[in-house]
Parts: sequence; structure tokens; C-alpha cells
Amino acid sequence: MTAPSEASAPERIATLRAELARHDALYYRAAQPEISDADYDTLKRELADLETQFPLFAQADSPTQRVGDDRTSGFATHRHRQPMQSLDNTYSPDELREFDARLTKLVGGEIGGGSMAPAGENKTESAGPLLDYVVEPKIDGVAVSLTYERGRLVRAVTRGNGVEGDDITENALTITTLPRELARGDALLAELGKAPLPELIEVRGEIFMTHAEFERINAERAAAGDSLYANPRNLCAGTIKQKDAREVARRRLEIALYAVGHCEPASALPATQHAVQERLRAWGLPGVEKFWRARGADEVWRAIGELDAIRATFAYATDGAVVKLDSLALQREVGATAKAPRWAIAYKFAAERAETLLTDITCQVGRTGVVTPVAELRPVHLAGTTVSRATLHNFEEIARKDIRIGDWVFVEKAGEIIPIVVGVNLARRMSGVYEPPTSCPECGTPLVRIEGEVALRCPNYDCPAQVRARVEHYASKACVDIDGLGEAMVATLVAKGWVRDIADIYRLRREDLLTLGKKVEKSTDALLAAIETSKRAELWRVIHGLGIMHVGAAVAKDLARHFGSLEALAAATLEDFLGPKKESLIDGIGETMARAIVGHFARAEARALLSALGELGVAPTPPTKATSGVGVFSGKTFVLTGTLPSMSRGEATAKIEAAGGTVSSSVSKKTSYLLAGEGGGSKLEKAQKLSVPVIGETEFMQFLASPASL
Ligand SMILES: NC(=O)c1ccc[n+]([C@@H]2O[C@H](COP(=O)([O-])OP(=O)(O)OC[C@H]3O[C@@H](n4cnc5c(N)ncnc54)[C@H](O)[C@@H]3O)[C@@H](O)[C@H]2O)c1
Ligand SMILES: [Zn+2]
Repeated sequence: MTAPSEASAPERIATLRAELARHDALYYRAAQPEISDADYDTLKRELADLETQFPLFAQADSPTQRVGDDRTSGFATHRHRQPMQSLDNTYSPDELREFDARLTKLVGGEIGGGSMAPAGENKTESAGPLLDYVVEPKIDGVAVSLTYERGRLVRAVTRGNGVEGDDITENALTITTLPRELARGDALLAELGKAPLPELIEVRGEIFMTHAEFERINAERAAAGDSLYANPRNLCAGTIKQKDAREVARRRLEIALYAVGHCEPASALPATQHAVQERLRAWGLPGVEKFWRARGADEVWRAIGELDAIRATFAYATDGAVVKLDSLALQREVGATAKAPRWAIAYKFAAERAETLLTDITCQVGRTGVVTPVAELRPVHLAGTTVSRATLHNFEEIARKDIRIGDWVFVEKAGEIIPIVVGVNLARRMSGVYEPPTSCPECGTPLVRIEGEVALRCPNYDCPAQVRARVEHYASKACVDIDGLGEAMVATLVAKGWVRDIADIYRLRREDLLTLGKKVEKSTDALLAAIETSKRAELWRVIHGLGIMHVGAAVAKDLARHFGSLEALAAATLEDFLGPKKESLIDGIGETMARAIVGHFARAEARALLSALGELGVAPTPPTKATSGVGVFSGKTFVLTGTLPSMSRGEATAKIEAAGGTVSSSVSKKTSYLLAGEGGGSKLEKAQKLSVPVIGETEFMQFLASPASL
């Protein structure tokens, strides 16, 4: 691209600013970015370069000068005692060296003494003494500031615009590994007076979601026919901004702390970043997986290489290394710009990218008939694996990226995420337009587009692809769990014409199954026994197995608890789910879901299936009150009393229910635990009289974290 002239620069600058502002809103507020981080960083770099080149057009409120704003409506805002900044970032090793050179010059003669290596030991060309750094993984999550007063957690706030952020305390409290109280530190340190608890401290870190949790949620969504989340960072950002803490509790978020903002008294802090890390750990705060101490640019570079080599083994996504000056005194001395500290830099790892030929776009038909395009690629080596297929999400995305069969495309793999086609090499384009299919690749039925959805669907309930997926889902571990009825077996049964819907599983005949091969008697009998057992599966498993849109396992459990039978659920009307003002009457089930459920059972096929299942002897086991939930508190009944130190009753209730327990309002012999805070009166007496165990918040959190202690 040719650089704009003085005349055309203002226009390009204005375009870039508007584009960046749009992407900021998509990324920080909606948690639904349209472009990759690397593409975003490229745009931002172009703007920064233009602003340097044409200082006349530089502006204090340019996206290059401020922190992206994550504040959303519905949250109280809270001012940080010390601003939360962003980090300057680079993808270039040379710029990393420049960063070190700049700092070395800045603090030049002033360093010395104990922390420095003798000059003779240093093998680089740099003339000055080497600086001490800490190299940390850059966790790809959402920045958060926690305030502890006298050791007790009082608040969690997002970065917001850097000056003030959203108060997400209630949501953050669903993170089971987040300590409500700081530990008094290592006994030895405490004895030496080295880990005093500060009066007030703002601890900074990152809320994130592990790959495993991300995949669990996506698998559940896939099973429910919902669209998939793009990556753990976006899902985490969206989750932490949920308005209902119960929804947050359903997804397991985690946290790592790596820095301190404000601290009173300042003397409670050590003098270096590496010691801060150790101190945070001594206070019981989860820290980063690993950090490196490095002296000078060479060692920093080596540490970054080591991090890059092991970061794939971390449970969470990292998108770079953060290099920080170790001495806090020097950090203060070099200070910060409006947007980022001068004493730190993020070195970002570029997502690995490869170019290859798109040989075809095939279409997969899912359980609910949704047609998903898949890119078939000439096999290419990428981030340690051979990639021959990549997801294209939906047809709208193909149109937006203007992808055509026969194109040379760029494929990227960031972290563990499935490869995606990020764009087309237009210079090598040969072929014409791509037209999405108009009929089902499996059964030929014309495809339809449902109002308000981007997806194309095959509307044929008997479409073999949908039947296979439906039966597989019903028989899967997440549903009624019929051992022996996996993908291959289901495909065979459907191909034979023996199974045309879920109910046909219960019509399978032994003599037919025995024709499937020699020596299949044993496996046939095992399969038939498993099918028989599934007739008594827990109600929520059968509900989940029906494949109602938007209904995953968690919702199925709520429905089972609330309705108690398939018949009652199928007979429910919208009024059973929503009040006169469309407010939700059943926890966790909003309007979209309610409409999907009622709509599902309004279909003749769904009702026919239910009565067939009943006639064939399928009689799911309804939840009994005491064992309705799943989770560490399954079968336990709690009563709450008094004021808990760090959570409201609503929060405590949400946690208990999310873990499968129930909360009741009065103490009886059936009460498992009384969760008591300050000022619990009559309930406490009654519990003691009935010998109901009384626990405090700390024990409660311990139970949650390690159920073995129950
Ligand atoms: N794709 C998009 O549309 C889009 C839009 C806006 C921003 N972004 C991405 O976000 C970046 C800018 O966001 P940003 O201002 O949050 O900066 P950043 O994410 O690049 O770096 C700053 C953040 O890193 C985090 N961090 C993680 N580990 C850390 C550690 N060990 N020490 C210190 N901080 C650590 C902190 O939350 C800090 O706020 C862009 O460079 C881009 O990659 C993407
Ligand atoms: Zn079809």
C-alpha cells in the first residue's frame, strides 16, 4: 500500500479511527469481534504511523491514545484508585530490543548496586548495564481489578475506560478459585514481618476460561443446535458481563492475578515485580502458570522462546509474553503514557498462518437441519498438524469474506482453536462466484432460511442426516447413554431402514440385529440390554435427548425439576414460562428458550414421538426433590441465616443451586447445613437443637472447591 500524502492522510486517518472505534465496541462491549486481533493490530499500527507522520492530525482521543472501553449498561461503575492501563504491543523482535534499549537509556546511570550483573559478564553489544525484567505469559482473558480491604474481598471491577469500570463483583464471586479472604501469608514470612496484610489493596489480573470449559460449553451448544462460540476469550468476556449471576455460575470461569494497582500502606509491597508475584501467591491468590526472571534483552528473548515452547500445554489461551521491568522503583521512575506504562511491553505471538488451495466447500446437515459449510483444503502443515478441513461457520461469512471454490486461502490456527479460513489471496483468484446450495445435499429438499437466523436449514424431519444426528444425540453419554449405539451403529441402522426416528430404537428386533455380522450375539444382547435400561433414564436426560433447540443439559435439568414429567413439559404453554410482562417464571429460562420449547412440542412429529415413546415403555425417572440436582451439593438442603462476610444471600443461593443443592427457608431435621453469617438468631438455635451442622462462608467455599471435605 502506498502511504497517503498530506492531502489524503486526514481522510485515511478518519476512516481508520471510525473503523477502530467500531471494532473496539464489537470487541470490548459486545465480545463479538469481526476481525482477528492481528488484523486489528495492523489497522491500529497504520493509524499510529500516520499520526506520527502527520502530527497535525494527531488527537488526544484517538483510539491509539486511549484504552478500549468495556463499560456496558446495567452495571454500576466504580472508579479505580489507580488507573488500569493497556500495554504497548509488538510482533517484532527488533522492537522488543528497541524497548530494552530505550529503557536502558532512560534509567541509564541510575541503576547499579546489588541487582546488576558485573559488567564483564555481559556478552551483548549494549554498552550500559543490563536491566532486570520479568517475563510473564499474556493471558487472553478479561482484565479485572479486585479490591481487598483488611484482607477481605469487597469488589471486582472491569478495566472499563481505564479510569472507571463496571462493578462485576457478583459475577466474579462465582469463580470458585477466587479467595474471599487473603491468606495471612506464609507463616515464616509473617513471622519475619514480610507479608503483612495491607489495609487496602487493588490486585490486578485476568479472568479467563480454560480450553476444556470452552469446549464443554460449545459441545453442549452443538448438541442443542445452537451456534458455537468463536474462542474462549470472547465467551469469557460475554459471560462476565451477564446480568444474572446464575448464568455466570453455569460456566466455569477462572482467574489469575499478576499485579498490584493501589496499596495502603505502600510498605506492604515488596520492591520488585517477581517478589510481587510471590507475595500474591503467599496471600493465596492464584497466579500465572509460570514466570521468568531475565537480565537484558537476550535473556528476555530466551524466556519468550521458552514460554512459546510450553504455552500450548497451559489449560488456557495465551497470546503473547508480557515483559516488565522488575524494579518497582524504576517502573515509577519511567512512568506511563496516557494509555500504557513505559516499563512494560507485550510481545505477541502471531497466529500461525498458511496458504493453501480451497478444493471444495462441502455441506454438513446437523441434527436440527442446519447446513454448515466446511472448507475442504489441499492438506497443509500448520502449527504442528496437517490441516485439510476448516470451518466456514455459515454462508453469510463466506459471502462477507468472498470465498470461492478454487481460491487460494489463508488458514489460521490460534492456540488450540479449530483452523479458520481468514481470507483469500485475491492475487491468485481464478474462479467465479460461489453460490450457497438451495437444496439439502442429503435428501434434496429445498432449503429454507428461518426468520432472524443466518443459517440455512433442511426442513425435512425425515432427512437421513438429521435422523442419524438425532438418534446419535439421544443415545449419547450426555443424554440417555446407550452403550453400543455410536455413530457407526446408528449409520448402519438408519441405512438399513430400521431406524427412522428415536422411537425406533425401542422397536429394534434381535433377529434383525443378528444379521449384521457373525458372532454378534454377545454385542447384540448387550446393546438390547442397554436400550432396555435407557427406558428408565433420568427425566432430564430424556428431555436433553429430544434435541429441543437451545436446550442443553443444564436447562434440561431445570425443566425436569420444574415440570416433573414429559407430559407436563409437552403440555406447557408460554404462560407457564413467562409472566404478563414477559418476565421469566422459571429460573434460567428466558423468552427465546420458552418459545423454542413450546414451538417444539407444537409440532406433530414431536407429539407423535412422545406418545410412541410412552407406548414403547419409555418411562423416565422423575427427579426426587432431594436428588434433583447434579453437582457437589446434589441432594443437600441448605438454610441461610445472618449476613455473610462477602456474599449476598442471592449469591449464596445461586452457588448452592448451581452446584445441585436446594435452599429452604426453615430449619428442619432434613436440613443438611445451616450456612450462617453474622447475626443469625432463631434459626441458629433451632439448628443447634436439631444437631444440624452449622457452617460459615469459608467452609462453604471450601466445600465448593473440594467436595471431598463435605
Ligand atoms: N479483534 C478485534 O476486533 C479487537 C478489537 C479491540 C482490541 N482487540 C485486541 O485487544 C488488544 C488491545 O486490548 P488491550 O488494550 O486490552 O491490550 P492487550 O490485551 O493487548 O494488553 C493489555 C492487557 O493484557 C492483559 N494481560 C494479560 N496477561 C497479563 C500480564 N501477565 N501482565 C499484564 N497484563 C496482562 C491485561 O488485561 C491488560 O489489560 C489489541 O491489540 C487487539 O489484539 C481486538
Ligand atoms: Zn435433508
